[in-house]
Amino acid sequence: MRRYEFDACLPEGTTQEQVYDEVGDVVQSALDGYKVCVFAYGQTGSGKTHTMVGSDNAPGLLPRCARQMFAGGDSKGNVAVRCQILELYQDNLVDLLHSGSKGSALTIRRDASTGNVSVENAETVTCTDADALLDVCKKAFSRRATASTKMNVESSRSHLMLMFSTEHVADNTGAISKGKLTLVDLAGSERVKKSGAEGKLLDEAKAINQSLSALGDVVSALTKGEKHIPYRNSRLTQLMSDSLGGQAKTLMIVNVSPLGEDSSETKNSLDYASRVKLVTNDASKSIETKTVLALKKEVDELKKKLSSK
Ligand SMILES: Nc1ncnc2c1ncn2[C@@H]1O[C@H](COP(=O)(O)OP(=O)(O)OP(=O)(O)O)[C@@H](O)[C@H]1O
Repeated sequence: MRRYEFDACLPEGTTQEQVYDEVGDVVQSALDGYKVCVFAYGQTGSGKTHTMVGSDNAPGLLPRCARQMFAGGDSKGNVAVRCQILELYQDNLVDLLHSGSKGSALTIRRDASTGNVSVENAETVTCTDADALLDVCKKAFSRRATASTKMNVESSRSHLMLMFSTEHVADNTGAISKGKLTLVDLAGSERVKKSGAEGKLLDEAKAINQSLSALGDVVSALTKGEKHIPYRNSRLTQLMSDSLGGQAKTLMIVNVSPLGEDSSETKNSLDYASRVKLVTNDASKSIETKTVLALKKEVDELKKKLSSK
């Protein structure tokens, strides 16, 4: 018998609403200017997509977070959300919001002022209400199916990244909080030996294991307080680099199977989660008050004047 300690344990029969009750505070944090990430980890079929996205009958975290983002939470004001939705298959990025033929190369960049990671040349759609945002996600998911068919891949073999950069202007003060909510549905974590994968399936499994072990290495370096954190070892960790360690709030959901025959996968997932739990972040938020905004404007004008001389 092994004991694990986590912040919450949601047993069989937990409703989608109860899951959101545990997790939903992340939305307010993003609106307050924090970088927040929720990611689901676990073996294939354990319910990651059900938890993160859900269905029309049982909406998961995505639709609930989307509604809450525009409901304003405790702090009323105007909210705009810039969305990028990507799939990572064998360390290749696929832009799920780009409907045309192949565009310019997708490059992962970190914004120097906000620290936000985004993907250069990926389609970015700005939404100002929940229905628009959920429509965008729906389109992305239908493209995921098409892209998957073209690449001859099942969606469960790829990581799904939903990146929402939030800009919240508070009604009373006019202060602008720039946050980010990232939802990640990771590819299934099952072991190659057990699934007996060969050929393309083996390549896929290797790529998944590589990216998940790169994620584990980043977590391990963070927990040991190492100077060098190997974010650049995989695109997955590059994309999640603004959410792991540093100033972000990160929430991991581990989906596990109750079946006895899956016990070794369950143990692996729980061991992995125990390592992740050791990471301590030092969350900080990004708010630009009216004064800061006015000063920034003044600096920009002075810079312009200087360069025109
Ligand atoms: N708590 C639950 N209640 C009802 N149905 C569930 C629940 N969890 C998962 N399911 C169902 O089980 C099936 C597998 O779940 P899901 O696709 O979410 O797994 P997954 O972990 O995302 O798998 P993969 O890694 O292959 O993408 C789906 O049909 C899903 O609707």
